[in-house]
Amino acid sequence: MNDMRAVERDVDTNDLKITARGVDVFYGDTHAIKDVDVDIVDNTVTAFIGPSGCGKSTFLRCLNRMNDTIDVARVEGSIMLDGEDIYDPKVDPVQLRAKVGMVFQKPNPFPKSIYDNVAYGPRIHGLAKDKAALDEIVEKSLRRAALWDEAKDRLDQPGTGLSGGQQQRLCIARAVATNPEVLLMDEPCSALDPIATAQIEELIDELRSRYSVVIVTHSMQQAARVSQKTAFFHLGELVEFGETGHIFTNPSDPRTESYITGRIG
Ligand SMILES: Nc1ncnc2c1ncn2[C@@H]1O[C@H](COP(=O)(O)OP(=O)(O)OP(=O)(O)O)[C@@H](O)[C@H]1O
Repeated sequence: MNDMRAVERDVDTNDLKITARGVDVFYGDTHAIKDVDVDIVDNTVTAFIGPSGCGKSTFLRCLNRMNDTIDVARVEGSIMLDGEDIYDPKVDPVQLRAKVGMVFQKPNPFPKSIYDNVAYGPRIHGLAKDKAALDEIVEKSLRRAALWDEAKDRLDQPGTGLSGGQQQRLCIARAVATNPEVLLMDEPCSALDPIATAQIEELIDELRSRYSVVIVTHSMQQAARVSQKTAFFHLGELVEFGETGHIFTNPSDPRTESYITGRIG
């Protein structure tokens, strides 16, 4: 494994948030992830890059047990969040997903008001003792997602009535409303125009002051712009993992170099 040390430029802390060791994922007979080790550092944006079908989304979904929802998927190996095994049978996946939130490719607000989209998680997890406390969480979450100014006068209107970029920020607000430790983002800008993409990228940079962010992206420019650490996957293997500047300017593995120079992918 290349450079697993978390002592890189632009990384504010060396605190490990997630430690994955020897992770394999199978979909029936398909071996989608092969013996992957990764350390995800706190307050850092980690980008997963690689050609289509290399396993980026599969590995991302391991980090909050979203693969549990796929019947044929089987995950082996160890994934620890703050030193606790997230695959321990005692762990409730619903609680885990409040701590490890997820934002998907296509903005997917619930068919509810903007307020209720953000209040949903805090309500089911009992995070607010009364309406005033819930109002406060909703406002704080919308502010953290850089949506408050645009949404504050229409909180009772449907989330689905927002623009695509606003909907994606609403989904980010919904994810941060449960006080997560980690935010997983699976190609969060792929359905957005360049302006909305730039807003989300700026937001990702702000979010890393509070959360550990892991983003799957097809855009190497985006990975270079938003991340401090980059993991390059190829055919289910983690080929190279290290400081983003290093991966893009001086990759150690010829497969990484071929991908970033456009020869594979
Ligand atoms: N639900 C599923 N059932 C069966 N096989 C799956 C499933 N999801 C993914 N796979 C297979 O697992 C492998 C990895 O897929 P995955 O979607 O993780 O790759 P990816 O790198 O995220 O691809 P892309 O960039 O195209 O989204 C592929 O061979 C894919 O066909």
